[in-house]
Amino acid sequence: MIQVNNLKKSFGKVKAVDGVSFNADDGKITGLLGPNGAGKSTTLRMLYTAFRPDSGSATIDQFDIVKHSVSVRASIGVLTHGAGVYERLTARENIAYFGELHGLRGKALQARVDELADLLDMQEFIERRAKGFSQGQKTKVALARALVHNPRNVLLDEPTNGLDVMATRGLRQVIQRLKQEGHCVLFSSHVMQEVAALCDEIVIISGGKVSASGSPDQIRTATGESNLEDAFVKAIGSEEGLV
Ligand SMILES: Nc1ncnc2c1ncn2[C@@H]1O[C@H](COP(=O)(O)OP(=O)(O)OP(=O)(O)O)[C@@H](O)[C@H]1O
Repeated sequence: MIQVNNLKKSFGKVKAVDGVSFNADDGKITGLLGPNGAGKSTTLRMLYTAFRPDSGSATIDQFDIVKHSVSVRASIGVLTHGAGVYERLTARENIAYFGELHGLRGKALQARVDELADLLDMQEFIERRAKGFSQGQKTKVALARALVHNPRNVLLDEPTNGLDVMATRGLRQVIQRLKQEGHCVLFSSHVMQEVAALCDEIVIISGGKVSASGSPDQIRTATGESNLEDAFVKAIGSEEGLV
């Protein structure tokens, strides 16, 4: 479970995140939705302890992201924005390496890699070196790496970037399965349809602030729009993010 309370982060004069608060519960999919530059990645980066907030606080499974950063890192799996993979290693080695960092070994580790390869449809390239992988193949490796230790909380920054239709469907199934298993899933996207198709809760971010949040129904009611697309446009004040 993730609880975020009035987080702020500036870069010079740019207020990237300007007082963001929300909760992301276990067994639910929460989407951070907003246009380019809204502050989604910066929010996620603070949650996965890459950036220290200027002020405000957040906890993941009751662990404070600043005071208990080691425990936070152990309880999350992260797909970072434009995640890189080690090009000299095969897909399997990339995933197994992260598994080892999380204490997995031997047959249990290889079985977990095989399970993820099945889930994400990676059999065709699992034994290939990552050099030359397509963006979608890299994303799948990075996603499998994020999930290898079966983390309770899963943070995904623009996970469908570079994925084709089939891979996007596969990713949605993975996310739904994580939800059914009781994980807390938080992902960012600038595509409203993607968030609407998957999320129980939506946090709309614009200019570093939360402009609306709640279930799709609650957001429709709060904005006075019957259609989620219109509600989103109203909340962020532009048509960015609609496809
Ligand atoms: N390391 C940094 N140094 C300077 N400015 C930054 C840095 N990281 C983010 N910013 C700025 O903070 C603002 C929010 O950026 P952020 O990456 O959080 O947005 P985003 O919602 O994830 O956007 P996108 O959908 O384009 O990835 C932007 O104006 C961005 O230029």
